[in-house]
Amino acid sequence: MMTVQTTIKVAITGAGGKMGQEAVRMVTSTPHFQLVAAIDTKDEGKLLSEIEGMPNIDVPMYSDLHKALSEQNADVLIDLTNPKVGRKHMEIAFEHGVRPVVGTTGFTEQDVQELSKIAEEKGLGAIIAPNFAIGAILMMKFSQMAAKFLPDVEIIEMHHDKKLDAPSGTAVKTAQMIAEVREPKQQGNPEEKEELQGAKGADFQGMRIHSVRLPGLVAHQEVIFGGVGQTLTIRHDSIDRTSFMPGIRLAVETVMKIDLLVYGLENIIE
Ligand SMILES: NC(=O)C1=CN([C@@H]2O[C@H](COP(=O)(O)OP(=O)(O)OC[C@H]3O[C@@H](n4cnc5c(N)ncnc54)[C@H](OP(=O)(O)O)[C@@H]3O)[C@@H](O)[C@H]2O)C=CC1
Ligand SMILES: O=C(O)C1=N[C@H](C(=O)O)C[C@H](O)C1
Repeated sequence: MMTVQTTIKVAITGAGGKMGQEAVRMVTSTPHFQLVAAIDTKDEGKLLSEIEGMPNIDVPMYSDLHKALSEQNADVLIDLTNPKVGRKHMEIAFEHGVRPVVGTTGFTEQDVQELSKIAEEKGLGAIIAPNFAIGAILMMKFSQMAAKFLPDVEIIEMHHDKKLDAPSGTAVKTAQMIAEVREPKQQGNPEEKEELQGAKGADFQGMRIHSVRLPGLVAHQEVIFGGVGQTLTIRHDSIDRTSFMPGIRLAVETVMKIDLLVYGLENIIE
């Protein structure tokens, strides 16, 4: 028997940004998704068909998320904006009974806890994933495996120079996943003095995180483990933002079937 897939109506915040434009292309080229609203700081009142580089469809652009969700009947909100507004957008989505799928980074553990509570109270699915690329998820999972045996580890994340948050959401998530299995320990020589402030990077439970920002980069991370007489390096490179789209598509499909907040794509791919 043939199964008929129900259409999922999607709104996107940050639709005019680097990730948002890619997400608009992904949503509009997925047969069982329908883009109903695009929200950004620019192009209020225009149709996507009137904006250069956007698909030739008559979907309205909004700058006010409340207005967009009141006027258009969305099932899911994909948020790809910035750390200052991402949380507010989730709260607005919940108010309208819309399920958020959030790639925006910079959420604190407290944000995730508080938003989980709202999702639970409302009985609405929600997904926050600091990285939607399957290769990055594998990098994090492999790093978690390695940390059981090699607890001395440093993370070097490298991104384009327009990024607004450091360290990256992926680096923080990697450190959190490693911390779940690693014996807490302070690494390096306790006598070492930082002669130039910041030289040793950020400290996450004794693990160091270094953020590199350069033009030409997209999104890259190395997790380096050190043991007696050996090192192990696990590296992932997103060389194009299309790498994140299959993960976002899966999250949009999954969020319709759950009634709680899931933090991390690794929790829905298996
Ligand atoms: N989870 C993942 O796999 C990935 C996550 N990211 C994250 O996604 C986010 C977006 O990244 P990227 O596309 O590179 O960033 P961009 O700066 O290119 O895009 C962000 C867009 O959001 C818009 N925006 C800002 N405030 C609002 C608002 N209040 N309402 C609607 N739109 C708004 C911006 O407009 P304006 O320019 O006017 O501010 C901009 O167009 C970042 O947090 C990044 O870390 C990125 C890649 C992958
Ligand atoms: O800003 C980006 O570009 C990216 N942000 C995410 C992060 O902070 O980890 C995901 C990916 O690394 C790209």
